[in-house]
Amino acid sequence: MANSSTDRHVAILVFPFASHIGILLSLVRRLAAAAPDTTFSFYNTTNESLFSGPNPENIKPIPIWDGVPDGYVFTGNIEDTINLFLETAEEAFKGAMRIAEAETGRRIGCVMGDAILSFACDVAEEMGVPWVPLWVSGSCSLSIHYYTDLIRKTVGIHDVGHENELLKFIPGFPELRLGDLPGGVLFGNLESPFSIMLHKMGKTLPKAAAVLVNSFEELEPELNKDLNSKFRKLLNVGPLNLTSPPPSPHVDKYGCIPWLEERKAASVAYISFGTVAQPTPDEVVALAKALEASGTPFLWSIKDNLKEQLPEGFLKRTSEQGKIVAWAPQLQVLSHSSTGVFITQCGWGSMLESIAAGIPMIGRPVFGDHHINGWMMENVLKIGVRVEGGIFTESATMRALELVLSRESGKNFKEQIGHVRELALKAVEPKGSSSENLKTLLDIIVTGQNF
Ligand SMILES: COc1cc(-c2[o+]c3cc(O)cc([O-])c3cc2O[C@@H]2O[C@H](CO)[C@H](O)[C@H](O)[C@H]2O)ccc1O
Ligand SMILES: O=c1ccn([C@@H]2O[C@H](COP(=O)(O)OP(=O)(O)O)[C@@H](O)[C@H]2O)c(=O)[nH]1
Repeated sequence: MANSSTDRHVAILVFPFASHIGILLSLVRRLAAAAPDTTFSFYNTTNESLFSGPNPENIKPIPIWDGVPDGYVFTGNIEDTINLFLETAEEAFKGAMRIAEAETGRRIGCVMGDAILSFACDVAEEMGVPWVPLWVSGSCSLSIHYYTDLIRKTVGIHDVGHENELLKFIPGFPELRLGDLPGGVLFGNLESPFSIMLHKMGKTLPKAAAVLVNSFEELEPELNKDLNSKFRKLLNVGPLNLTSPPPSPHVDKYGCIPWLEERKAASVAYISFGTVAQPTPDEVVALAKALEASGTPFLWSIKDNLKEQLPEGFLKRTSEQGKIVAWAPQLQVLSHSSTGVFITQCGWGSMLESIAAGIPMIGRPVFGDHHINGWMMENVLKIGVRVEGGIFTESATMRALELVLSRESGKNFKEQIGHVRELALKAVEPKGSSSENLKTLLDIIVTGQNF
């Protein structure tokens, strides 16, 4: 028997890595504000920084074990840490959910969370409640995970040598290189807990009451039309950086905005690779040389360990041309009038932020969904280019900077991303597609209707 709408309790299962946490919390903040009588228990391995700022009182942080045994020596490979987490996650979440029900006195009436945690479907079924997963990336990568078995059966599983073959039988993908598929589908370690979890997710999604996507319907219409016919309900509720912006803008610890104020309009290359991905040391050198040789003003968010890889004397020679920081207020930087291009690893969150700001991209995909995101950016949306050859070299990077910042092509990219930006802004207006989908979502999780 579901709880009444006045004492509803929704469990939020977090995949506690990279920007997945913040994206899910931004959606939950939006839902909690719209449903103040509903409790949202938020299960995460650590909540300190996330809950330091203002949060609705009906979001209850619940700690769970990260799966790392005492004395474990970290390998430095985040996927190893992810696999440790995934191996114990189901039991950890189940135990924490029982505690949350006891502490709140409310039975859980809906299980939401990161779609990667596909075991949540079984947990929800055991509890007799709906499962509502959120895919933090776009419908492009989601579709590939849904069709993984068909792709493997049709193409065969390969290690290397087939990257340039074209996939032509998935709806919404006219011509996709096998090499642009997300890791763990045909290439990479298919037997890792992470890859197995993504594969299971693709097969389990049709059992969800609704599948949420951090995108907007108008961005990937063909893909959404196909997935809508495969899932009970597909709800694009993003871009979450627009429908559910962070409660307070990032602090500009390193003075990025005052530095941008001194630059010419649309002249600066902003560079960031997200919170996990890193270019190789050779690519850091090549990118630095291209920036210096081209004279492009740059704002570069780079982890300290990589800063040491910069060419000898680069920082001194470019002290008037560029600024290097360990962290940038990315939303504010992309929205600044001096920013002209975003050099990115093609993380979905960053791409959506670039679209919302109307800034063309130069992509250098690194892992996971980056390749298919970059393919979308360059070939479907036409709002930027990927660096030729897939890795930064001085010459390829200079050509990409020329293409986007100075030629007629640069004006075309700017105009095109302006159109896509308008679609995003329209989707999050009160009667926009994402706003309407958020209302449907509230019906499902709060009143237990509409599914
Ligand atoms: C969101 O769509 C994805 C993501 C990934 C994916 O996600 C991911 C998230 C993290 O917070 C840390 C990661 O390391 C990570 C990795 C990842 O893809 C895997 O990357 C591995 C290399 O680190 C390897 O390439 C593996 O085969 C990938 O699955 C994956 C697929 C998506 O659609
Ligand atoms: O200097 C930085 C670098 C990254 N980000 C934020 O970190 C997130 C990175 O997400 P992305 O999708 O690029 O990749 P991930 O970190 O999940 O791999 C985005 O929201 C960025 O706005 C930021 O605010 N400042």
